[in-house]
Amino acid sequence: MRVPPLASVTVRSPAKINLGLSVGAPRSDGFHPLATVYQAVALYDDVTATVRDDTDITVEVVGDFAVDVPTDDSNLAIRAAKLLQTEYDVEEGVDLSIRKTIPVAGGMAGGSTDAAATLVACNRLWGLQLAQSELQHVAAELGSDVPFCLVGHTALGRGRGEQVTEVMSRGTFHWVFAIADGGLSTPAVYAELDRLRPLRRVEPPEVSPALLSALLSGQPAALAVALNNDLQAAALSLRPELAATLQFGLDQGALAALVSGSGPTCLFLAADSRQAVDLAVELAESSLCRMVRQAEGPVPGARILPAPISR
Ligand SMILES: C[C@](O)(CO)[C@H](O)COP(=O)(O)OP(=O)(O)OC[C@H]1O[C@@H](n2ccc(N)nc2=O)[C@H](O)[C@@H]1O
Ligand SMILES: Nc1ncnc2c1ncn2[C@@H]1O[C@H](COP(=O)(O)OP(=O)(O)OP(=O)(O)O)[C@@H](O)[C@H]1O
Repeated sequence: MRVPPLASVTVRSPAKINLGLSVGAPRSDGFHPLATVYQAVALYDDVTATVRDDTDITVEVVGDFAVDVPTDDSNLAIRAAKLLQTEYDVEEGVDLSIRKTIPVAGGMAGGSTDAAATLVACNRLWGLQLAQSELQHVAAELGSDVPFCLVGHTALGRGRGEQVTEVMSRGTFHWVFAIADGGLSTPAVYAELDRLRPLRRVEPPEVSPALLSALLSGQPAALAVALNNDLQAAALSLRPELAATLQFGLDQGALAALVSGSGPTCLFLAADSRQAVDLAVELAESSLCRMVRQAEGPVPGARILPAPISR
């Protein structure tokens, strides 16, 4: 069945955090094997895709972190649209507009989620009707975090992170994010981890059973003691001042404090939404970070927003 053509589609796509990130020794292709538990949180970028009457692909970026995002062919949203266009012989182009709320190079998969949003938007705009499994395949070519951003919720990531399977999680968790000035390069953080630990002693990556059972229980206190990020030491080595941010959150009563993915964003688990508000206020009043955000998780992955009702 054909879908009716649309002039424009907007897709909302979430940031991710890693509740557990176990990193093995580098593979021969340079990537590290992972056992990670992702969670999608309610901090979103919106990508609007609008039809063009030629085959060009363009991007504009607006919002909180727009100045930090490239608008040339290195933009992950452009790369996603181009890959889909090439792989499926699409003879149409697209204008992309990204409303950016997720910190750039912050360890929250902002670029990856824009790529995931673009795949969903172009799939609809160009009437490709690709199944989720086909989109997952294209997503994996774009980056290790992109397949998770398509599915969202809570999921296990294996391989280099691109092989995702859903994980059962009960209830809603309340997170606070301390967004640092400047970003950290993901390859630099992996390289720092390799520098810090003797490779012959590195165990294969493993998912923590305590983390999986904490998620099933829905208890924030159980989750707090099961959180883990093997990249944290490397991020702290590159940005030692993050240790003070983590400690400040704990001193204010956060159940747990952790570097988000490759950093430098720090995340804090609160007992409930009220404590999250209090913690966010304290962090915002400290001079320890550029910006503070609060968000719940888990939430779904990249989703088409309903079109606004025209009058
Ligand atoms: C840190 C995480 O965000 C945790 O989910 C991801 O592992 C990073 O995922 P990503 O940003 O999508 O990374 P990619 O774009 O696939 O790879 C960027 C670079 O990060 C390093 N990289 C990434 C993933 C991985 N499993 N091992 C790596 O060593 C490699 O140097 C790679 O060239
Ligand atoms: N659409 C995009 N949004 C943000 N950054 C982008 C985008 N496209 C390309 N980039 C480039 O990618 C780099 C990494 O940005 P991103 O925000 O994805 O990092 P990250 O959140 O640390 O990634 P991850 O958590 O997946 O490792 C940026 O420094 C920027 O130059």
